[in-house]
Order: sequence, then C-alpha cells, then structure tokens
Amino acid sequence: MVGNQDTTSFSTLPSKRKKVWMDYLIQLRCIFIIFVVLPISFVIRFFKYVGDKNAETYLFIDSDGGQSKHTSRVEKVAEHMRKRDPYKDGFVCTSRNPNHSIGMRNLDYKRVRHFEVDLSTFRSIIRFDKKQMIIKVEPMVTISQITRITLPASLSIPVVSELGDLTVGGLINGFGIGVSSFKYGSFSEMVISMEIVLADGQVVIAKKDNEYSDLFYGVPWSLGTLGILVSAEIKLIRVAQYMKVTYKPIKGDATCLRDVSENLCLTYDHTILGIEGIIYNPANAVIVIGEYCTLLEATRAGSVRNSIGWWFKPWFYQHAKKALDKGQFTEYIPIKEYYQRHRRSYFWGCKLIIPFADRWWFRYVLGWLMPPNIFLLKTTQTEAMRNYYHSKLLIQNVLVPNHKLYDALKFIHREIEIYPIWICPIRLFYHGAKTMVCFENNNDTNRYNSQVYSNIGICHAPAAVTRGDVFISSEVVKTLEDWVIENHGFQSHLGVTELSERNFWRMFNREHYEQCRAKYKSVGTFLDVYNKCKKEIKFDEVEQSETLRN
Ligand SMILES: NC(=O)C1=CN([C@@H]2O[C@H](COP(=O)(O)OP(=O)(O)OC[C@H]3O[C@@H](n4cnc5c(N)ncnc54)[C@H](OP(=O)(O)O)[C@@H]3O)[C@@H](O)[C@H]2O)C=CC1
Ligand SMILES: C=C(/C=C/[C@@H](C)[C@H]1CC[C@H]2C3=CC=C4C[C@@H](O)CC[C@]4(C)[C@H]3CC[C@]12C)C(C)C
Repeated sequence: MVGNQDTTSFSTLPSKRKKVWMDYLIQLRCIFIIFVVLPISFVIRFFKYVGDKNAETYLFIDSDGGQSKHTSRVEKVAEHMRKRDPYKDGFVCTSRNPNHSIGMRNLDYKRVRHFEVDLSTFRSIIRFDKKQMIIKVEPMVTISQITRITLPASLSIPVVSELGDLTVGGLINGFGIGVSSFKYGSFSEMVISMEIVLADGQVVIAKKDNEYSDLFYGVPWSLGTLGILVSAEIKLIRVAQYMKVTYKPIKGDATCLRDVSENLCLTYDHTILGIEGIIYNPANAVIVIGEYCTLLEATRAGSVRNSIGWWFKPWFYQHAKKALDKGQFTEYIPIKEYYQRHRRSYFWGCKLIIPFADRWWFRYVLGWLMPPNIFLLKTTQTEAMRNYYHSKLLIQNVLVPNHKLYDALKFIHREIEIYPIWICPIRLFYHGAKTMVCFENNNDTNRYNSQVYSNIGICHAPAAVTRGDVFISSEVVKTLEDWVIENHGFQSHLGVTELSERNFWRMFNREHYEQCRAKYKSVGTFLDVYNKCKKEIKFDEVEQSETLRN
C-alpha cells in the first residue's frame, strides 16, 4: 500500500541524492520569499485591487460604460501597428513583461529585437449586461476582476480558471480550462466576439458566424500570432451563491488509477458545475464534484458550510485529501471561494517554494500574505535558479481523449512517477476543422459534435529527482509529447516543449492556421506559433524564413 503521507515538497521527499549547493540555496530562498517577496506581493495585490476598482468605475460612471475610452485606446494600437516598418522593426508581440506570464514557456522572443504593443491600459470591463448575460472586457482584465463584478449579480463566466491572475487575453490566445470545462469546453468556447487589430492596423470584430469566423476559431491556441486582441464579449451563466461540494475518495493499490479514470469519464447530470480529480499517489485519489444548490439548501439546519477562502484554512488539495481518512463527505462552499480554491497555494506549487507554508502555524501567522506574486518570484530568481527549477520540476498540462485517460495515467506513473496530479475533464467541440485543436473523432459524422478529453496537470519533482536517479527533463518531456501525439492528445502552451516543428504540427491542425496567417497578413509581422513555443529560438533564421515567405 502506498502511504497516505504528504510528500509534496522537495524537502519532505526522502532523498538518496547527495545535495548540491543549489539545493541549499533553493531552500534558503524561502527565507527571502517570506520576508521580502510575500510582503511586497501583498502590497502589489493591494495596489492592483485599487487599480482594478478604478478601472471598474468607468463601467458605472461613464454613460457608455467606458466604450469611448476603449475606442481611443484601440485607435492608438491600430495607429501603432500601421507605423510599423517591416524592414526595420522586429516581430510584433505584447509589451507584457515575460515575468508576468503565469506559464513556464520560454519567452526569449521578448528578449531580442521585437515590436511591442502596449496593452497595459487595457484592463477595463467595458460592458456588463445582466439582462443579456454578456460581459465585454479588455484583454488585461483578470479572472478575479470578472468574478468580483459578476458574482454579486449571481452571474459568472462559464469557465473560471483556478488562478485568478490569468488574463482574458492570455486565456483566449492560449488555452484556458476550469472545472466546468467538461460541460462548457475551453475558456474561448464561451466567447461571443473578439475585437482584433490585424497586422495592417485594420480593426475587425470576429464572431462565430460573421465574415471573420475563420479568425474567430483560429485565435485560440495561436498565442497572439494572428492579431492583437483588444476586447472580447463573453457569455455569462447564472450561478447560485453556494456550491454543494462532494469529496469522493478512491483507494486501492492496483485499482486507483483505473477507478479515477472511470469516475471522471462518467456522464454527470446537469446539476453538476465542476468536476476535478486529484491523485495524491498511485493508490489514493479524491474526486471533487461541485453542484449547483439553492441558498435555502446551503443554509438549512444540518448543512455543513465551509468558508475555505480564509487564509488560515487548509489548502484545498489537502482539505480534499481528508476524504481518504474520513470517507466521502459533502459541504457547502461560497461560490467565490470555490472558484478560488487553488489560488492561495497555486494548487500545490507554493509548497515547492515555501515547504512549510501549508502548516497550521504558518497559515495562521502569514497565510494572509499568500500567495507570492509570480512576477516577483520570477524576477528575483537567478538564471541558475531558473535552470534548477526547469531541470528538477516538470510543469505540464496535457489533454488526452477520455478513453485514453487510464493509459495516460499508467504511462505517467511508469515513465515519470510524479504526484500529485490534477485531472480536469474538458469537452472539445467540433468547428469544422477550423481550430488548432481538432479532436480525435473530429468530423461531421460525430453525433455529439464534441468529444470529452481530460486535462492532466502535473507540477512537481518526478520521483527520479528525489531518488537521486538520472533525470533528464528534456528527454522526459519528449517521451511525454510522443505519447500525447500517438494518442491524439494536445500539450498546452503552459510548459516548455521539446517538439520539433514537424511534430508540433502533427499535434496541432496547421491548415486552417496557415490560411489565416496568409489571409490576415500575419506572416512577417507576427512570429508563428511554433516559434513562440519552442525552447530555443534561432532568431535570425526565423526572421529570414518569415521574410522570404512574406
Ligand atoms: N487553468 C488554466 O486555464 C491555466 C492556464 N494557464 C496558462 O496561462 C496562459 C495565460 O496566462 P497569462 O499570464 O494570462 O497570459 P500570457 O501573458 O502568458 O499570454 C499567453 C499568450 O497569449 C498572448 N496574448 C495575451 N494577450 C494577448 C492579446 N491581447 N492579443 C494577442 N495576444 C495576446 C501572449 O502573446 P505575447 O507573447 O505577445 O505576450 C502570449 O503568447 C494560458 O494561455 C494557459 O496556457 C496556466 C495555468 C492554469
Ligand atoms: C500545471 C498546474 C499548475 C501550474 C502552476 C501551479 C504553476 C504554473 C507556473 C508555475 C510557476 C511559475 C514560476 C515560478 C517561479 C519560480 O521562481 C518558482 C516556481 C514558480 C512560482 C512556479 C510555481 C508553480 C506554477 C505557478 C496544475 C494544473 C497542476
């Protein structure tokens, strides 16, 4: 039987490996993080909150909800794009500092000559239409900002990603997922329209069914390589103030991984809003199911209510783990706190940064300062530290067809042995092969026009690292990517990739993307998506070939 103890930080894992100086430095870094990074993070959070509030006031003060201010900002971006000199200026990308980005992708293209588009002022909610249930936002608006505005009206965007600092621009141009994705699909699936500034400075509105529908479907996963998104209209759904959350333990040395897969592949009824699975080790997992419930049900006598959002409360993945000891249980959680359940701990990522941050005494004393700001963490790490994290940690999100989930889990256990694992089912919809991500049975004959996949999130040190065995991160990533390609899966752009260009396009659908690149004159203006993802970019070669293709 695999033990049930928490082995989630570098230091709590038994290690036969002889420690090197960088191991000690990383451990000591947590002192710096506690006394410097955490307090500054808190101050940044405070000012960000004030700034967001300020941006939100236009929504209520201006008669047009900030539309005119937005229009003049868009005009500036369009003008800026028109001024770009293709012979002199580099490829276009957003001016967002690479250290602000939540992912671990290599953003070296921002460290060489490039043409920046400043979107820092695009952080307003332009329209919040409660009647039509639509919200129009600028790309730098974060998930937390949206939920803060919509939840008091019992409305919500359908797919709420777990980390509140993720931006609408990043989630639409990349890939966004949340526990309700099994029902609603990816974040971009619920977008109604996208306002985009094209390579030549033209501003267009792309919708599912207008003349720019090809662009609309081409943008997700394209990493801003077709145009600059300047606003998006997103559909809203009705939600209650509480969620009924059930924690279902799955145990068994030989059966756990299979049982988790089977449970996550069930067709759940319409009252369910969220499903996720957390695998702690190959023998222990918990499935968390969130259901809509009425306020009456949540507040009636006998209902257990739990405000998990307080800073001193156990981290969510550890709270869920209690089901392994006490058996299945149900409780009622305020919806906002449910949405943000992994925020304080970045799932379990914070334990890798401060190994004791989950202990009760730390939570009570300093928990209110959590989580450390990712920008500060990235800015204060040295190149050697960055390489250390990259060589010792594996941070990846892969999508696999649901019927391959068990095989994927067995593969990950055999080849990588990395826990905890976060699993989140996601429905991929068929859009006539216009998307970069085309699912397995992707054709018109598919009865449901969709297929359910599972997102497998890994973010930890594989067992080989802690055992002191040879672990070559690039080799492991390659093996994982090969498996994913062979099994009709996809790798999200969150982590580093080792894919060759050929294999990248075996994974993703190239035809439609290239058509959009040609039609909207992106070639030569925006770097192509493969070059934005790949680990090392030989910039001169890319520039030359893109210029020739243009
Ligand atoms: N639960 C979830 O859904 C999670 C998702 N993630 C990942 O995080 C990413 C989002 O992170 P975030 O830090 O917000 O975004 P990033 O700043 O990392 O942006 C992601 C990509 O989108 C492009 N982009 C962003 N805004 C625009 C825009 N307005 N117009 C054109 N292109 C744009 C960026 O282009 P450029 O390179 O030019 O800046 C970049 O390539 C997602 O793509 C996802 O992969 C991570 C954790 C969890
Ligand atoms: C894959 C999953 C979750 C991912 C997040 C928990 C990680 C995504 C990006 C990670 C980090 C980025 C940069 C960092 C700077 C370093 O100095 C320290 C580590 C880190 C903060 C690192 C921590 C984890 C992330 C936030 C899920 C779906 C399991």
